Amino acid sequence: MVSYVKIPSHLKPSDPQGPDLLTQERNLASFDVKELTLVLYGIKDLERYHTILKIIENDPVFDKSNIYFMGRNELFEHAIKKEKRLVQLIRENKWKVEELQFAEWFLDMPGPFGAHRGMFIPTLIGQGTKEQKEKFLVPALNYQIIGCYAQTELGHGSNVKGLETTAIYIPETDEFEIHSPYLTASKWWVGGLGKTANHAIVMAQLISNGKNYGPHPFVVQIRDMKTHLPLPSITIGDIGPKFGFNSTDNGFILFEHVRIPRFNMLSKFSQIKKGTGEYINPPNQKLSYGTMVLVRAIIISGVRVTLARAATIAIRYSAVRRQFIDKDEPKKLEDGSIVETSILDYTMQQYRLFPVIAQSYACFFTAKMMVNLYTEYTKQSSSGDYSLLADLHASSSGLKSLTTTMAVDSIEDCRRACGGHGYSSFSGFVKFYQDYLPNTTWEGDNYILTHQTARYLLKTFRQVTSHKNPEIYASQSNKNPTISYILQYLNEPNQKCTAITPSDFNNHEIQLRAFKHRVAFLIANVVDQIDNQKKSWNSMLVEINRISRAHCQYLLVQNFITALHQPSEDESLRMLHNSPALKEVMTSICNLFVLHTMEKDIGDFLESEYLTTPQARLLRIQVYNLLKEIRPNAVSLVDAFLIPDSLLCSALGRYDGKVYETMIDWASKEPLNGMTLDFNPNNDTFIRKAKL
Ligand SMILES: CC(C)(COP(=O)(O)OP(=O)(O)OC[C@H]1O[C@@H](n2cnc3c(N)ncnc32)[C@H](O)[C@@H]1OP(=O)(O)O)[C@@H](O)C(=O)NCCC(=O)NCCSC(=O)CCCC(=O)O
Ligand SMILES: Cc1cc2nc3c(=O)[nH]c(=O)nc-3n(C[C@H](O)[C@H](O)[C@H](O)COP(=O)(O)OP(=O)(O)OC[C@H]3O[C@@H](n4cnc5c(N)ncnc54)[C@H](O)[C@@H]3O)c2cc1C
Repeated sequence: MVSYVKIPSHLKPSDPQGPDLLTQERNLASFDVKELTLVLYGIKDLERYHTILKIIENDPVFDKSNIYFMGRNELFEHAIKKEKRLVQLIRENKWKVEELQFAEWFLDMPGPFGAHRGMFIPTLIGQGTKEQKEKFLVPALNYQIIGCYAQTELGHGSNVKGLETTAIYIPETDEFEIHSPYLTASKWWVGGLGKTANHAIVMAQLISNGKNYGPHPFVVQIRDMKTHLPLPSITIGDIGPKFGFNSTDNGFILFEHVRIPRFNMLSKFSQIKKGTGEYINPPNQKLSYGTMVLVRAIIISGVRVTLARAATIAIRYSAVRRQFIDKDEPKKLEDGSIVETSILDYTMQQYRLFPVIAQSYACFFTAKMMVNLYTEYTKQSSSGDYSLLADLHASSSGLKSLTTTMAVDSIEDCRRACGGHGYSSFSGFVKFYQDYLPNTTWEGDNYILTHQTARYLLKTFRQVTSHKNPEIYASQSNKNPTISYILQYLNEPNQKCTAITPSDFNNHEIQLRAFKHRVAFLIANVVDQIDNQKKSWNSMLVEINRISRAHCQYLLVQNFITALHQPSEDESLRMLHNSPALKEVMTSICNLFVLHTMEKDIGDFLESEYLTTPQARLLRIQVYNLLKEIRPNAVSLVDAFLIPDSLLCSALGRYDGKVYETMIDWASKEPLNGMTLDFNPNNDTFIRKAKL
């Protein structure tokens, strides 16, 4: 890239230790960073990581050096080129899902084929019959057709049952007629639809013989395969500029009595019979929502790397950045000279940033649990057993809500912790934040999703308490955490915390009891208000959100503690258990996650009377103790995430700590620096290319 500004060559480094600061930090680590990286990735995935990264970093199409200077059209064009090159690489290298996941992560750009891979293909796999897979899935996997997932409408997104697009069965021709009766029925927000896709999965109200059977998925060809123009009676467009995600063509589409064959209704679960239009019920009414459950589980798995990325930038920058001389504990160099304090040494900075590291590790263990639960569900459902669906739906909804909210809050906390430079695109936070943000809204708005989790919790509570002998559920409590804490609460509703010193709060049994007691107490309270005091659902929505949050925080805590203690067949966990140094640092991180989470919601724990006010004070002291304990390992803990510089795309978070050199180098490439501004008060203002 061209530099428009020549940087003077006389400049000496103002901080002689500058570049070595991160090396000094790395020397403080109490554990082997490579060992922890291996725990996080596993041997096979780490090999894949390096293979794929090399390919991506060496390919000029994926070069990101110009990314912060691109406008919408340029971004979109760049994204299309990347997508096409990615498809070539998939073909050349025969990449499978495992490799593709790394490639997409390193590419770091929401692209027009994202929904094809992320929604269209999974829906065909999950909801198509064998014949439908042959017809649509095979060409989709070969990128001969490009699809999108058109569910949300201008007027309805969350309320899926309220969608207005209709699919009416026409027995005479054995077709469906897809129609948008109102403006508000226009599909809207659909990724890849605006310019790219030639097929769509359209969620529409299935109507046969005058009866509405609710939203079902239909495959509709939307553009001509040769001209790429919209097919007759179909209107398509891009929805315009957005908060972020501008490299993707989110689109709208309207249908005017468009006919498709009956074959195109995805019919693995429910069907319409030829001629009679008879509806064959699915084994479970909610199976047509299956894609959302899968994608929510995938989103939860992605949170850990999002948090890791934010923490990496902020922690490395905080180690390099110095402000003020600490009057009480001035920082002395070996030669006795006094230097400004690294901002990472300020306790407030630690309090803001170390919990983000801890959240990322916590999400790592819960992502493993989510994958296991989803795999178990897939296994059982393939033989017709859908009993795990309610559990899976409840935990995937609540955890998607909690963890993505946590992620966006933490990206912003990390950005602000970088001061003024955090506001520059060169920080690596701006585009990252903009592109991540929709995760709190899509696949279910984060507030609405908590209703789903809460419904399940209330139902389970009522089931257990209404039984004459609640202990009948004891045999299920090993497998079902909700039943387990409800039973514990019913047996001992007045449990008290036994901590008498700050370090007592490191006791995992005390921690678990605190979270179990709090959530069961909150659920009991909501059940009482709805069932006995006859409060309406709407009047309880704040409490509804609170119980989902409390339940999912408990899941994060429980999964972290279990991972540290319970013997496991899992390769990563075995490596963790076999290394005392790793176990020690992970225990500190787990304690920080648990106690910081408690401290933030201390009101709930006091209200449930598990804690007393003096104990709340002890807990806070223990949080401060943990910050001190973690401080020497902070940089190494983020190094272990192994987020490559090419992905961070950050002047502040680089591995080598050359923050200031990169800031001015990138600024010199700002195209505005290549323009001159001529201002004549009697005329217009002109901008033209500078004569360099
Ligand atoms: C909010 C709800 C869950 C409400 O559903 P509802 O049927 O009206 O609700 P209800 O009466 O409260 O529940 C009825 C019942 O259905 C269950 N249920 C609801 N959803 C599911 C599911 N996915 N799996 C399994 N079960 C589900 C509920 O738990 C209820 O069960 P219950 O009656 O209590 O036994 C739903 O409509 C919904 O999921 N809305 C969010 C819409 C959404 O996620 N859209 C995604 C569009 S695609 C997208 O955003 C792409 C992003 C791009 C990308 O990822 O790349
Ligand atoms: C970048 C991006 C990409 C997307 N890609 C796709 C795509 O590819 N395909 C697709 O189909 N969709 C897509 N979507 C749409 C997305 O799934 C929806 O926007 C999302 O499901 C939220 O629905 P909504 O917009 O209708 O929000 P609304 O439901 O209108 O929510 C607005 C507010 O009202 C509140 N609210 C609504 N109902 C209730 C209630 N009953 N109780 C309490 N509060 C309530 C919500 O909490 C929220 O705060 C995308 C969205 C974005 C931003």
